[in-house]
Amino acid sequence: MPTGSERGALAKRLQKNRNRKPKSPLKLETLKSSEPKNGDSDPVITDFKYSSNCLLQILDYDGMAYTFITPNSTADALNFLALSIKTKDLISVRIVIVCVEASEAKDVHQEMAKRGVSAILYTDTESKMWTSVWQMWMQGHLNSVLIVCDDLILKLGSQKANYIIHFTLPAFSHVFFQRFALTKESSSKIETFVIRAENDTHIFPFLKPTCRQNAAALENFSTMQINENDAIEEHCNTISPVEKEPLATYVNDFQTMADSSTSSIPSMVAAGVEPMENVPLFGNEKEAALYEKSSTEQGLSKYVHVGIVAHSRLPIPVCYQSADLLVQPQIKAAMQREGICRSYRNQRVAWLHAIKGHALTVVGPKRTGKTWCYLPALCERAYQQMLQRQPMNDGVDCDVNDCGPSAIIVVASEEQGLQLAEWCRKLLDFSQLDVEILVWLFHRSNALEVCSRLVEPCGIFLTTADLFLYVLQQSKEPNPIFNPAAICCVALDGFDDMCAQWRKCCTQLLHLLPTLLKFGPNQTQLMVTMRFWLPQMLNDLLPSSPDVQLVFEDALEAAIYGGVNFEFKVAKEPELEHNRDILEFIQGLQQNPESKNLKTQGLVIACTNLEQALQLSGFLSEHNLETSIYSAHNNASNLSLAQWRLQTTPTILITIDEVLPNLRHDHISYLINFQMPSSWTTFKDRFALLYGSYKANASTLIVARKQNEFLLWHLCTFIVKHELKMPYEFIDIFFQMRVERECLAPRNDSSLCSQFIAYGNCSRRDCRHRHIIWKSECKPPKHYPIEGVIEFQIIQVSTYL
Ligand SMILES: Nc1ncnc2c1ncn2[C@@H]1O[C@H](COP(=O)(O)OP(=O)(O)OP(=O)(O)O)[C@@H](O)[C@H]1O
Repeated sequence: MPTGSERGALAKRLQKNRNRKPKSPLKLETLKSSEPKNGDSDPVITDFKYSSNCLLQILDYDGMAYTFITPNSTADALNFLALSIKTKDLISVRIVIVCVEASEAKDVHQEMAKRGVSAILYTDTESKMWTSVWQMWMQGHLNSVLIVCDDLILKLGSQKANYIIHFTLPAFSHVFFQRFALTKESSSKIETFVIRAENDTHIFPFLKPTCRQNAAALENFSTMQINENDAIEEHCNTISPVEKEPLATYVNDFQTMADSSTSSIPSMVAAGVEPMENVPLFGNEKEAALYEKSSTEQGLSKYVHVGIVAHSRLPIPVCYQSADLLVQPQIKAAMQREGICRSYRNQRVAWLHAIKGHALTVVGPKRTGKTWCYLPALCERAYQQMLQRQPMNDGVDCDVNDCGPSAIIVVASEEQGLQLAEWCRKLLDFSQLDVEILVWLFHRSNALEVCSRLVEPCGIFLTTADLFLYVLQQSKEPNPIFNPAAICCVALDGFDDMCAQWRKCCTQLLHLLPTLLKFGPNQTQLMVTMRFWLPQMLNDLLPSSPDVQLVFEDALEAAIYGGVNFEFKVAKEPELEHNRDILEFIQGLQQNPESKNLKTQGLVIACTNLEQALQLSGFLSEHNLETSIYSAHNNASNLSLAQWRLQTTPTILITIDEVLPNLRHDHISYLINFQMPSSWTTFKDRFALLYGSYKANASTLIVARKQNEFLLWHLCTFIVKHELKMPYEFIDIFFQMRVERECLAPRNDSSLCSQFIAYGNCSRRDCRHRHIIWKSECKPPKHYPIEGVIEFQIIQVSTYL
């Protein structure tokens, strides 16, 4: 260990050395010099693999495991780290990330937070609290990753860490050697990870050459994956930057397109995607009728009609009945036998798009026909694929190496899977098919048997997310069970439910799928259904499908997609104060220099009934705010939104829920939910008002009251799912409601809720644990100080999401 003065000098040198070369020559001798004298052999890489755009080279040296990670970019390194950390249980393992400088540590801390990794940043060497934090962390009272810089790690050692990640390497090899030496002092086995640059071959001469082309040829868990890496690499070189960008950019792209009055080149064309490919243009009246209500502006097609909003880079054709679908007559007949004759609202826009092989994402509430949006297309395409893959009539096999499914459906539960299996069997009731039409797997105990069936070409493989991942990992040479080129469709049905149930699995799957399959036009078709719009989870998938059509049957979820800004407020008590709340809010808006005036803002207030609307209108007029009421019973009900916009004096529009379905407008920028309706569906429908206003940075204010308990819980789930900022008052109300309920019906048999233990509250609506602490549980652990002055320092504030 360095002495105190050495450490000080070292810290100063590191500070001075800000402009150093990013990676310094750390020679093999560095590692060698840390080894005991009896072992003098060179370190040898024992294993290497390619994962999440990083090459991993594993070195087992002197009883210690070292993994050298060569990422393609810093973002890849961060993604890889976050993904790896998420697979660890931070309650039982301790992970330290070491950077050279405090600023680097801070950046890594922020990046980890963005990727959902809870971490404590500690870079202040002078702080007296540091030792306590360190000890608490080592004793397992703080369950987060610890991010430190060299000064601290050298000061305190790393004896209790299980994993040490060297994120940036010091300028001086001896400092790095000191880091390694600390690792070796530990009594427990520490795994060490080193992030290094690709051109560092001279620094670590024992590492393999790492050029990206070679990476694809490296051994991986399956040969199929290797081939796909090659192919993906090739594909990546041909696709445009837009396709490679993360979903945030992709969604922005949609929004920008909607707004791009200045841009003359639609992004779709810029992206190198052939527009309208396979899609008939309006050649005749019949075809034109398919595109009714769908408008195309600057390359973005929009369909907005009765509770549905759909966006696509391709024109959006509509289809009202299954009889009009271009599928096999047997499939059509089976649909009709199932009672699927007239299309539901989402199916209207989804059916023809999906039949053409384009990607589809449907978001909507339960039992709204999301599965049937993609199922006819999936069955038709799987059927066509099976015909091509089955042994030909003369008995000659098409491809002796062919194997695995033609289409894959991943579901969230066995129950859902069995229902889907029944539908698939009915739709694909073809006697002329000579391959197994449906293979399903819902129990791990059947996995081996199912894998042996997948060795032959087959139709649809139906399974849950966890088992799909398991089966994928079984696909190894010489018996691969997936042929990426043969998989024409992948459907993730109930994607949000899957993520809630198997988050880690889904994260791994989402990283894996784009490396195995090529999604996109004329490639594997991707279909996703979900109740909540979870763009962060689809980050790896959707950008590779530029032909995707997004269909929302839930205006509230669509508002999240549209980038609407959400504000939440708890209404003041007593009730008379509610009007004043709104007045203050509007006055605040008027004073905001960024808000031009209420007319251009297009401010709408949603009330539940006419009486409330009249009362609010009267109150606001008393304070010189002009309002118009839009209601079926009001004299002014013939006021159209267009007229409202054209009024010379800016007025605020007050509406009531019953007329909301009639309201459509393109320039509403503020929707104030003054009173909450009695049903969650009615509340969500209000947001259809904003369908035309996504480009305009629309905002919404939701004023909630304690009395709306049922709605409040829905709201809470919504806030948590979308990681929106939950106002403290909300948390208090939720928790108070929960405790009141538990006092009436004590949960004596349940254990204490872990969120409650960690954060003092719980916002999970369906939490079955106990939220009232018993006296015996209040006793502090013996080692807690009980005398003298006790100082607390808040290190980090976290909320449970
Ligand atoms: N066009 C249609 N006509 C008649 N019935 C339909 C139609 N579309 C779907 N259904 C029926 O509605 C029910 C729900 O359909 P589906 O499973 O597609 O909904 P979902 O939104 O995927 O449901 P979940 O959210 O539970 O997965 C099913 O029983 C299905 O047969």
